Amino acid sequence: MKPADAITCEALTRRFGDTVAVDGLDLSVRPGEMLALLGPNGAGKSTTVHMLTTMLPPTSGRGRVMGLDVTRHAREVRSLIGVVFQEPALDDRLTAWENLEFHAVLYGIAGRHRREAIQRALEWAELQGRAHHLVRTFSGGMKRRLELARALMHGPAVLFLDEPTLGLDPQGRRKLWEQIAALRSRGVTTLLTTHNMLEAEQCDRVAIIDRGQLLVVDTPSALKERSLGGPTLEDVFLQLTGRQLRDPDASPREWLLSFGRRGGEHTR
Ligand SMILES: Nc1ncnc2c1ncn2[C@@H]1O[C@H](COP(=O)(O)OP(=O)(O)OP(=O)(O)O)[C@@H](O)[C@H]1O
Repeated sequence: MKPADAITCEALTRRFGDTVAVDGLDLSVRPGEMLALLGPNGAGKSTTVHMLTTMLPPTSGRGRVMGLDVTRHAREVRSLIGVVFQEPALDDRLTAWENLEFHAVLYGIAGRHRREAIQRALEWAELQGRAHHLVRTFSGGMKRRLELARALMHGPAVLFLDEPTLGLDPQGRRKLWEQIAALRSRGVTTLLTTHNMLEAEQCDRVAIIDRGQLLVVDTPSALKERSLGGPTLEDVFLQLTGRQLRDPDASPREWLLSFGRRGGEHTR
């Protein structure tokens, strides 16, 4: 491991019975870097994120965040990271303020600092006017902005975003993406998973994985220069991972529903 890396996977592996979801993954993310993890459905992206965020123990290999082993130093790692999972994790029955307050209490942000941190988060998410409204009444985009603001409240050095713009309309996606991209100026290291090639192209580097293994990692322009299958990042992605659907059991109806949930993005 290079000590300067903010995130490292060393032969990181996770099995579920006979399924090898992540298979000896070697990957590192440099401090301040924004790295996109791309891969077809079932490639092992979420499982990788779950291991690196201490939610799931690796079967073998090692994950580190800021040099700390995610299994042996789970508590310290949690204090250093912010996470937005694929599944929404806000409490719909609480207001935006209450959701943020709960997070502040969990992270030991006390007294005057707590109030300020909540106000800053609401401002950042552009939700000041909705502070005391129930989250249940929010649009998908508002919820995602609130989740991201919450993940940033305790000043994490490293951020994990699992398909952050999933299911958002183009307006919501653009707004959230502007905020994610702006995190670079704060020096936050970000690892994000996405199926959106335009988002991936705006990251410093792109790692493409399939069947739990790393296929390639490079800058978007270097990947496109390889002209694998065509000039776009999607061409490169399809050339490396194939055109076969990865959920063959899915009926056309399920596939359409999944397509809709993903905001109608053409990803394969
Ligand atoms: N809790 C689990 N139990 C059993 N198998 C699992 C579990 N979680 C993931 N898997 C399997 O591990 C593999 C990788 O899944 P994972 O969710 O990490 O993929 P992904 O790249 O995030 O996919 P998607 O793009 O669809 O979100 C898949 O074959 C999946 O079915």
